[in-house]
Amino acid sequence: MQSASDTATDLAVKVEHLSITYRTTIEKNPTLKGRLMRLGRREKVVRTVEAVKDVSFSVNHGTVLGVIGMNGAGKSTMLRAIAGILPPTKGRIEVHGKVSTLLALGVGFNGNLSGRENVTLGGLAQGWSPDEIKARAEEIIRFADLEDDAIDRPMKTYSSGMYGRLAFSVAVHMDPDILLVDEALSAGDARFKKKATAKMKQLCDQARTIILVSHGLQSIKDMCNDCIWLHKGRIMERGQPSKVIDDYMRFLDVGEEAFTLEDV
Ligand SMILES: Nc1ncnc2c1ncn2[C@@H]1O[C@H](COP(=O)(O)OP(=O)(O)OP(=O)(O)O)[C@@H](O)[C@H]1O
Repeated sequence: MQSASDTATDLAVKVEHLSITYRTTIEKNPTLKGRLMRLGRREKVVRTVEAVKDVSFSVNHGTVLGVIGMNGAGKSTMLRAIAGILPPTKGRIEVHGKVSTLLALGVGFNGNLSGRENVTLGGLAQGWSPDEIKARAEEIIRFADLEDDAIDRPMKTYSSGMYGRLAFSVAVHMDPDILLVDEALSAGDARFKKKATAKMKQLCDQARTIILVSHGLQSIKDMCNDCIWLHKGRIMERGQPSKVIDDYMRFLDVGEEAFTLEDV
């Protein structure tokens, strides 16, 4: 999907032969009987999962790339690797620009601190000056539009929607060149989703790059100008969102065996 006009300066993200394997140690026979029979010794086996297999693609600035695929396809794993949270087992990732992430898991908020305190900490981590923090925190808080005095309550008292709204607001106000979003809008209500979509459109009008992992196929159609369908860790198809989504839905309807990629 690289066009002839691609230049190094256009390039936002380049993923080359990326593979990610998880290794987890599990107990061989976790039942009480099994354990007693081995007199308390716990035999461990190592289970490996190849979550992403030899994936290569690149994305230019100004692209809104949707990533779709079934549960367990490797979408979140790939996004976490691009965010620099997971090291590649094989391959390499180039990222050109300032990245801001909005991930379903592992958003760096401290539940014992209030929303306002978390926003301030986020600003400090970004290296903002106290004046900048003051001005931007107001903007972030206004955008999140939490009820009443919620912003001054510990975040552990937030509903998942409130948490998601503040996380989204922080991520988009970090002035990212590249915004990585993983299902983060699923918790927000319809009104906030509309506002968040408008904000993401605004970022992409400023030639920022967005990679959006979602099961919300309509949102991908509405927002993205490029799409990757991952299946069992591999890229099944890449191209126009409407075409990729149609093929993916056909695949879901007919099942893996009956599906042919001839016309993909
Ligand atoms: N921390 C982990 N340790 C071991 N295996 C993992 C871990 N995280 C994910 N996996 C496995 O890697 C594979 C890909 O998972 P991943 O979360 O990337 O899929 P996904 O496409 O984002 O799925 P979903 O749509 O359900 O969010 C799955 O088989 C999953 O069980």
